[in-house]
Amino acid sequence: MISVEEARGRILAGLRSSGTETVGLSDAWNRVLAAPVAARLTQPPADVSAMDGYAVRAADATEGAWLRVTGSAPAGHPFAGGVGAGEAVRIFTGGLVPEGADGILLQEDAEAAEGRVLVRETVQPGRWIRRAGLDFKAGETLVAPGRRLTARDIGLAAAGNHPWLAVHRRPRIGILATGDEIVLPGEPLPPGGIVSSNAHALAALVRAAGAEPLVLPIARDDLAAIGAAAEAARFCDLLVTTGGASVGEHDLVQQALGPHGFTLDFWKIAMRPGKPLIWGRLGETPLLGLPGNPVSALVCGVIFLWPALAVLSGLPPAPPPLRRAVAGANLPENDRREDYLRARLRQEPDGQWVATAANRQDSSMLRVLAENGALLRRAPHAPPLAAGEPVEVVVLADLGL
Ligand SMILES: Nc1nc2c(c(=O)[nH]1)N[C@H]1C(S)=C(S)[C@@H](COP(=O)(O)OP(=O)(O)OC[C@H]3O[C@@H](n4cnc5c(N)ncnc54)[C@H](O)[C@@H]3O)O[C@H]1N2
Ligand code: MOO
Repeated sequence: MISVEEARGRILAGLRSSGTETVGLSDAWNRVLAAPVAARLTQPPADVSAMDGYAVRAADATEGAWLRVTGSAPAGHPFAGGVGAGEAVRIFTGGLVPEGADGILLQEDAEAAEGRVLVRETVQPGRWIRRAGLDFKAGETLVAPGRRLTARDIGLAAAGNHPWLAVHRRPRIGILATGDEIVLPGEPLPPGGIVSSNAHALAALVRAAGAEPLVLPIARDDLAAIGAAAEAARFCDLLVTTGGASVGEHDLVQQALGPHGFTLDFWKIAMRPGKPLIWGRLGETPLLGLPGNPVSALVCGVIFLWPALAVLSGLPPAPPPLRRAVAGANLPENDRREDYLRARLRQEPDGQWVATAANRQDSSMLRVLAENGALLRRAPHAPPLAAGEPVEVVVLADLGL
């Protein structure tokens, strides 16, 4: 059995971005940028006023002085002339500061009369003027590639005059649930049957990671059915299977896929839940075989599939983020498998996060997983740990899960 870290390293090393495409700004949110976005203009393009008021020469605009108002400069309508000695030009937020002016007299600090304005508060030179290029200059890089685009990035790219952006393609992930006993939610159940929750939970995880799930029809526990279903997945950037990963004679995934060009990289890892993880390639298509137990499938989804989706999406390889907390209760010594305990997270008044592992950790218990928002990591062979000692947790909400 290999370690979690080695398994993740081997998985991520075998993946690359699914390619790039060009999308309009309205489709760019949450996509990973594939090429730098450089400003196509300078912002602001010239000196502009930050306030409504009067563009003036600061030297003239002292308290008690009267200035002659010679024109107006609303945003988008520059004043053709300049501001001479003893003059003022009415200006509005975003309006271009006319030649000769070096300060803005705020409307609130002025008293307008017919063709004139009285200065009630002395104007400081440069005050309330946004200099040309204050935000950015033409040619500067606004957004660097390899970044998942936020609403802020999209606003910035738009301001830089980019209607289109080059982004990484959304990876398409085939999800294949296997097993004679499983049926789709809502279908009649055979005796001993179980509703397939894995494909749906994994599809939601795939979506949360910004990729596109393709849920394939359930494959029965027979070689031909699994093989045929896998053939349908050749168009995917990654095929995820659940179930049939273990050692029972009905656990057929590897056996069924062999004749379809499956080559194994590794099988079985030192992790709980999730021991019988499979990683290999079905022809060109990478294949991640997750265990059938619902909690194992989803926890392995967090620890391996999540980072794999990031790499396929054009992000750098990285483990899921771990946060620091303290244990809410004593924990026993761990064995050789890295453990991910379902744990409840709460915050103390002083801000400290406390993670308390659930009493029941059976890998079939979806409700325990749904009710506990964190996975508490226990390193292989970790010694017993007392309540209050530091622990590391994956906070599922951090991943949108
Ligand atoms: N003798 C051994 N038995 C088992 C071992 C072992 O090492 N030696 N490993 C155990 C571990 S750990 C796990 S995890 C499971 C995983 O086995 P499989 O991946 O082969 O999963 P199945 O046997 O197909 O199913 C296990 C369990 O999960 C249910 N299941 C399957 N698919 C779904 C689905 N889509 N939605 C919901 N539930 C599903 C299935 O009905 C079974 O109850 O093996 C242990 N055994
Ligand atoms: O690893 Mo299994 O996933 O313990 O139930």
